Amino acid sequence: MEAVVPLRTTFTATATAASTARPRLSFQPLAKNFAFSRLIPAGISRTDRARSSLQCPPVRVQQDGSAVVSEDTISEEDALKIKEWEVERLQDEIAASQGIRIRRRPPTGPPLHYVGPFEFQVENEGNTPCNILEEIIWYKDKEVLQMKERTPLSALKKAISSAPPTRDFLGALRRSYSRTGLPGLIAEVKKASPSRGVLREDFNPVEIAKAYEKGGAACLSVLTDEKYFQGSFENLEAIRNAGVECPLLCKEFVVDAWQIYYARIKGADAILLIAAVLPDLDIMYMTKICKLLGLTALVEVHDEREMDRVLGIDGIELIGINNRDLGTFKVDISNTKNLLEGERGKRIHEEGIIVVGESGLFTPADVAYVQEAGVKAVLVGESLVKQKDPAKGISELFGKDISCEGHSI
Ligand SMILES: O=P(O)(O)OC[C@@H](O)[C@@H](O)c1c[nH]c2ccccc12
Repeated sequence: MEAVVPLRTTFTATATAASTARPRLSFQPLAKNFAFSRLIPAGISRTDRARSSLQCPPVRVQQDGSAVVSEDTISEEDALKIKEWEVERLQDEIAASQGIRIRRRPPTGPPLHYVGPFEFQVENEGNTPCNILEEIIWYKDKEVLQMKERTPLSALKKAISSAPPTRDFLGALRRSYSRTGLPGLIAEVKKASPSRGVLREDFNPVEIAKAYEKGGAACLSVLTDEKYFQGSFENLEAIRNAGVECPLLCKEFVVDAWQIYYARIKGADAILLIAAVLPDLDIMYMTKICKLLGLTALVEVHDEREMDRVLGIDGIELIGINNRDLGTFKVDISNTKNLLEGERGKRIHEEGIIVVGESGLFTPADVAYVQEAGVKAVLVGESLVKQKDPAKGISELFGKDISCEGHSI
């Protein structure tokens, strides 16, 4: 039996039997009346294997652009894979409508399949990441999937019930600002980055964290991404267990709420959420989870559109403006100023949102510039971590000693 399924296809090239051209097929959501759900056994969960080995069922493309699928020959497993693939494409479409260019996963479509006299192939160029951020996200997605298999959410929730309380990240920034009159410092424990390579060979995360605290940092940021930043959750845990008092930001590429629970277990007091990666609904949902777990969410934006999206979400308390474009690595500290000008700045001020100026800050003039623009905190990595004595680096960055023992306070 054959069912006609409006798996509509869009052709960017016209294929003829003799043609070797490969038209692009863009599959649209399946019709409601085609009940794949009845083919999908309850309890089947998404697996990495299922995602990466998509096989197309026999599809015959008709002249009007619809496709004919032989229902009998679709296995339950294939049906599930197709459904998952469709859901992922739909999620990408929603994200794209919010201006998000980063796709959560490679759009590996149903691959080559013989469809009668014509042969079509889903174009594969889309399966190459469009920039470094997308590459990181695709890798992260797989990494998290494996981590979740090792430690399911239920285990994390259980561990959280006996975890020590979190520290007040926002409070520490506010206190520091009123103590020094300067933006509260979030000093970053960062060994390397894709744009700058290794920043410090003799990298001892606990020693660096202690030096930052001694130098007057209000909070610390700890990179936990291993592949691209040479960070780790072990570093975060070690710093927390070494008696450092500063609240800790888990600097991670969050794509799944599971990571928030994991960060909490590993000693985080705050976590980064990147608006260039997460659609509005994810940000809403994840900030709620953060609140539930006692974590502060630092929501990072890079341009006006991201800022406006984030300002439209209720309950945002801390926004980071990244001066570095994570896609191109271009750094421009005037980005902080531009995003805080006019109505946006007014609204942020009225709503009592704290803004963090992030990346590319090296001198007292840089700090003064972003403070003038309206930030109450700064996030600094490279210029501090590269210093032989990171505590001294802090005094040099601010142009004065901001430590609690400092004379100028
Ligand atoms: O080393 P810098 O230029 O001082 O930047 C620190 C911090 O802002 C940067 O590491 C950062 C900002 N947002 C991120 C998101 C992911 C990874 C890293 C980042």
